[in-house]
Amino acid sequence: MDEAKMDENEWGYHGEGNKSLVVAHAQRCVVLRFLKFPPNRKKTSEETFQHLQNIVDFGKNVMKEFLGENYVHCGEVVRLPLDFVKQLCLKIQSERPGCVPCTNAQVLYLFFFPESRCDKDLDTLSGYALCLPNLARLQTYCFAEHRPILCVEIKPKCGFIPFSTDVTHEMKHKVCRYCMHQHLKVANGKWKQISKYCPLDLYSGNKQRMHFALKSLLQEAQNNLKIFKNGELIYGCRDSRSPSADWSELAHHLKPFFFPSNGLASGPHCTRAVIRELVRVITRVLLSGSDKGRLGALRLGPGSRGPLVCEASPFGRSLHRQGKPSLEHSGLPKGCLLYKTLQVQMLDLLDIEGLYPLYRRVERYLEEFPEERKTLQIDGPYDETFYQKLLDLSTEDDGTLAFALTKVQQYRVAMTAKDCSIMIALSPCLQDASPDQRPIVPSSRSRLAFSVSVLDLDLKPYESIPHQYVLDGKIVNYYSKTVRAKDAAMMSTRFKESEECTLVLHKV
Ligand SMILES: O=P(O)(O)O[C@@H]1[C@@H](OP(=O)(O)O)[C@H](OP(=O)(O)O)[C@H](O)[C@H](OP(=O)(O)O)[C@H]1OP(=O)(O)O
Ligand SMILES: Nc1ncnc2c1ncn2[C@@H]1O[C@H](COP(=O)(O)OP(=O)(O)OP(=O)(O)O)[C@@H](O)[C@H]1O
Repeated sequence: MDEAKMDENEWGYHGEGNKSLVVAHAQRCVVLRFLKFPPNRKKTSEETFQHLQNIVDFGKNVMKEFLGENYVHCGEVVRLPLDFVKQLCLKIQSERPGCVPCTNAQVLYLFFFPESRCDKDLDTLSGYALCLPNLARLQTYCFAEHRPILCVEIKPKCGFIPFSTDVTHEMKHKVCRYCMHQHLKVANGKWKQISKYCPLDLYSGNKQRMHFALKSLLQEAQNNLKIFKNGELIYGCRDSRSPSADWSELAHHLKPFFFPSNGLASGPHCTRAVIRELVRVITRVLLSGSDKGRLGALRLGPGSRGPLVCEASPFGRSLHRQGKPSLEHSGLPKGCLLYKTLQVQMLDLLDIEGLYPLYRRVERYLEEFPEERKTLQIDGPYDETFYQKLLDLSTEDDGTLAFALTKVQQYRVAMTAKDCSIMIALSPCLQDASPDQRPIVPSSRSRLAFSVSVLDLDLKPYESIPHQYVLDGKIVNYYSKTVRAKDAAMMSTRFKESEECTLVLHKV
């Protein structure tokens, strides 16, 4: 990329999260990722550069090691002309969904007010951004130019139920955090309705359960599923006001990839057949992979797993009703990205309840010796030394600062893996085309070349731990309250019914 010849008209808004905003190049398969900060926490250029460099280093030295070379794209920090950044910001402002702009050119900051992102400013002051491959498009240019490209982005969230003995709420041993959190999110108005998706179904490795999980995501995408066609978002929920899922429109987009094998070209049967095919292909892709990471070093023992089925998942509940509570666990193939991601998530060995007192121990030490923050590598550098310390899986607390620090850093890495997204890019290849290095998945219409990548691998900040602790309590308490209220309502209905019954008997 020639930084000196940047033209804002060649870039378009692509997407954003809580911490960053991404623009994509119209022709080339690259994106620029800019940081966003709360208004009261503006950083200097040097700090922004360091923040971005830390993201790159963490990807290279830690996540690549754990997840494997092929899945992780670290990108590089680039310095852009400030004028380009300013113009780009003005341009994309109108392309951002649901944003009311409020510009103040004097301070070179743009304030956006998207529904749930209104507390963040886009960094236009430093001129630094991350340049990454556009994962919504395959990275082979011959495909990118001539063939339609479909990209499915999944944010799977935490795929296990805590196994730590430090957990005090019984509910946390039965229901996964995602399913519990759903109730709080709906109550807070973040989403309209509770999703049937449960991460434990997706991570089960059991095809039936994975199909159910993916269909549930398609019904209620929230921020866990997005679908792009040729780099454009065609399916996904932006906020609680987004219209509900339109499967027939989605099926229309998908037909070039998955023509229904039943021969129907339109109508609800065709829609269902196309969606089924999408789900089948995505499951196959998710179970594929032979990329070797250094996860061997991380393998957790058989005792370090909680229940394999979440009691709140409709799939789990139906198994329970059928008297098959402990479904045969097919497990994930060890080379696939879901397996590797789950292993990293399980670096959260103690759960936030066990971790929080250790965080407090580190905090007390830092209060006494603030200058030690650097030596402890709280804010980096995320180098080989940092990585090596993560491999110590002991849970015996010897009361030392070193033990507490290792668990804190492992927890931050685990939280990162619990919040990352998986990008699957698919593109049809000709029957006679000699396959390049890319793996192929057969579909009803043609063979599809695919790539799987992981994104949003920014290490979660040390400072977020108290927030996690408080949030955990809120999620569990709210869920327990809701479940108790439901049980009480059911009991009272039954009680009423039995009262009525008694009255009838009296009359007789
Ligand atoms: O705590 P959670 O599980 O709600 O996760 C947050 C995400 O909410 P979600 O539950 O996926 O809707 C949240 O997603 P949204 O921005 O709400 O789409 C962020 O990813 C947040 O991470 P960060 O603070 O931006 O680094 C996430 O916070 P972390 O907990 O990962 O720090
Ligand atoms: N390399 C990439 N290629 C294509 N699209 C990308 C890439 N990186 C990010 N995106 C898109 O931009 C969106 C926002 O990026 P990202 O998830 O990194 O933001 P974030 O602010 O860190 O998210 P969060 O709210 O989870 O903290 C993603 O959901 C994805 O759709």
